[in-house]
Amino acid sequence: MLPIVKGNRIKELDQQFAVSKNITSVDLMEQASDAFSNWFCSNFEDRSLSVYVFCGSGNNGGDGLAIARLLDQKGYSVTVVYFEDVQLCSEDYQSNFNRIPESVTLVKADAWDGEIAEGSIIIDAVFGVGLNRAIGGAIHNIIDLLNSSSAIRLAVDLPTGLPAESVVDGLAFHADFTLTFQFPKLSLLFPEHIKFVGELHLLDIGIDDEFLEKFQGNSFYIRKQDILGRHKSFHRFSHKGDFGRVLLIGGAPGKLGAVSLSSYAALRTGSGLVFCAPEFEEPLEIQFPYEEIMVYQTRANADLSVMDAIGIGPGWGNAIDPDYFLSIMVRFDKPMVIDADALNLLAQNPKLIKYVPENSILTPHLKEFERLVGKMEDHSERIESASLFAVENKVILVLKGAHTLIALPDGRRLFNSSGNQYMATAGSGDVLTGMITSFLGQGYTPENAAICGVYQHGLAGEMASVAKRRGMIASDIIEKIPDTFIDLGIK
Ligand SMILES: NC(=O)C1=CN([C@@H]2O[C@H](COP(=O)(O)OP(=O)(O)OC[C@H]3O[C@@H](n4cnc5c(N)ncnc54)[C@H](O)[C@@H]3O)[C@@H](O)[C@H]2O)[C@@H](O)CC1
Ligand SMILES: [K+]
Repeated sequence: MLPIVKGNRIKELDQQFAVSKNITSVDLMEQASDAFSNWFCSNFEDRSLSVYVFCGSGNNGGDGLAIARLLDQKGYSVTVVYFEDVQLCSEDYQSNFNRIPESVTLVKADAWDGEIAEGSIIIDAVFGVGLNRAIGGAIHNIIDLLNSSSAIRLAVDLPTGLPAESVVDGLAFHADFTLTFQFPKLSLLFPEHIKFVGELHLLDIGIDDEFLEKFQGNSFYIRKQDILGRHKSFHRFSHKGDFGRVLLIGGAPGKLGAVSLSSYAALRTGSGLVFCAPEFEEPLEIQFPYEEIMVYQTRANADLSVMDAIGIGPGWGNAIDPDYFLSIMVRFDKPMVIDADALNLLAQNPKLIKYVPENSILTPHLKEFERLVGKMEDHSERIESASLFAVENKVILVLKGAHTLIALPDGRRLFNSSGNQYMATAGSGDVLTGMITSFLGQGYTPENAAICGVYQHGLAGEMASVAKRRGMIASDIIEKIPDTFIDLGIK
């Protein structure tokens, strides 16, 4: 998995990497700027475009100067607006300042007329990971102006104003696209920052994963290549028992949809047998929209040990006796998936938490999580608190949202890269519960079940949204689950 290196270690990482490859830091800056300009050329093919590059005094500004030179070479008409006298800037900035060709218009910010031609592109290379205070003065005024411009806005590494690990305080650049080097900086994944980050792209600047691992902390980014190796493969003599027998507990009168979606998602994720236990007087009379789903009774002394996995909570309602929930956890006594109304029961009865089987997977959205642990200031606090919860209670906490966080009991924090805004639709979370329960029932470790479930749920959403966009609904996501296996090369 890709390490998310902390901002304050990046300078040291760059230096050590350059030494290990026998290159200079300005060579590494060139590699980064080259990756940026290549991305730029393949996404904005029209060479008659005007490009404005705004450069701060550090190495982010140095990147900007190198990018300006490279884009000028490719035929765009480039203007650089810079803020600081060159002798006050970083060494690599100075090298690149001296290499700016005459064909680039160079103008100091205090002499700039503030005009940006219609249809231009703005590149923000004011500050990156070196930001150490809120934006003020002339830079504040210019960022404000850029944010109100109708031009397309791109940020180099980080939108100016975003600290690498915490939530923005004051003004920041509003990018339509953020092109970050090698790995995402943590704050690019915060929901509060979506409006500043826009579309996030990682640019490979040649630093290999093995080298990055020397600088790894506890945060990682889940990419496509991390998924295949976590899957089990089945052979042609496998029978439905090998694919697991799972039970989804949930659904109450008038609320059968959620648990039906979870059950159907489990079937599409590969479960051999899917049972559902709805909270009805006469559950056996329930007709599910999918006839492959079988009804199970969990009341009294029903044998839960025959199940390979249980997912509990979707549409369960708010009239469940906490002792009944307790009896299910105690009787099953293996990792289970806990969602929705089952999470609310835990929030209302905190004494139950210690009975949650070790390594269970809890899947709250932000509100459910706050019900569980209390109100939080921002996402940075939420991440810490989710991780603490996972470690203290020896569970996996999946905090759903853009870049869903998987907090593991050993303290690692994994951030998802798949999915998009169209997945914010009713029932999307119920689908995830079914998918994770299904993998758990197929014999995956809880960690792998959570990772594969979260990643493929996002991928299925991306695939479904190609044709459906904002019209996508939860069952469209389910229909695309099989395609995610094909896309990832999973048998
Ligand atoms: N592997 C990588 O990540 C690479 C990083 N490079 C670039 O280097 C950047 C980091 O460079 P630096 O460490 O020089 O940091 P920055 O360029 O982000 O900014 C540092 C400078 O800005 C000043 N500053 C910070 N906040 C300010 C504020 N609010 N108002 C006024 N001045 C402020 C600092 O005192 C310092 O002089 C990265 O973001 C990236 O763009 C690339 O050049 C090469 C590879
Ligand atoms: K920037």
